[in-house]
Amino acid sequence: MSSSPGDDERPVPDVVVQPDADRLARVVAEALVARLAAAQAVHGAASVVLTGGGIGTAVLRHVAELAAEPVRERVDWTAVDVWWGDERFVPAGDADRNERGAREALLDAVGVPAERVHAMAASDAGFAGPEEAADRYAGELAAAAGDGRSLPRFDVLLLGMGPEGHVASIFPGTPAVRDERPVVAVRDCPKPPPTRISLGFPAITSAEEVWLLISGEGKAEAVALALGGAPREELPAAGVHGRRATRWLLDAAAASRLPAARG
Ligand SMILES: O=C(O)[C@H](O)[C@@H](O)[C@H](O)[C@H](O)COP(=O)(O)O
Repeated sequence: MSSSPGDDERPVPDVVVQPDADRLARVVAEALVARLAAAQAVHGAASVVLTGGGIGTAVLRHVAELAAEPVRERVDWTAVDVWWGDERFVPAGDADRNERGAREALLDAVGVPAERVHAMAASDAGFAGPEEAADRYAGELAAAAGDGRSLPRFDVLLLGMGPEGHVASIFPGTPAVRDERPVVAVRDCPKPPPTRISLGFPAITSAEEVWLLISGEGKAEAVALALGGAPREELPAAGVHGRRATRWLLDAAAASRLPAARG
């Protein structure tokens, strides 16, 4: 990974490769349950930042399955705060909302209390625009953090990655890659829908653990470039890390262009 001023403390990324996307989603679901249960054992509550995308949503479906069976680690879903890494600024209930996918895949089934589900605002929620909605989300994060801090503890922050290396709604070469606010409004997004809200780098890298969930040959080049130290302006995934751990959770196709030692 590249290092830049202030980045010296970033943990060495951990690269885990599973044979295929389904196995990857199952293994990540088991790891997520274990991590949230461990966080609850220490802190009494846990927090997770969700992502949209195919793998991210498949993980949530597997977590819902695990919640329905007796497993070693149990998560008390009434004591989990749920945040989002990004959201499409479209009306509530729109099929494009990451919130909707997460509710259908997991949240409705396990019964996370409404006050712990911190969805980013929908476009019909009464805000003047995504800028105002982003500021509101920053305010919600600060309120949860307390003590004058701007961000609460995130135990695990999940991210998908696009084939060009975008994470959350931080796309290569866009203003969001240089924005140092915890939450940013995104307009003219290269991938539709064009208007979004996203956590910025300072919020993402504040997480205890950042897990990148990546499958498919189409992501292989970006994975290799990011782990090879590409600049974050060109490949935003290269700029993300957790405080304590950064896990690149890949299927074999996504890992196919990494040097052999990593695979
Ligand atoms: O920005 C979006 O519109 C996408 O939803 C995106 O952020 C997605 O999470 C990644 O592209 C990974 O998606 P997959 O897991 O489906 O590959």
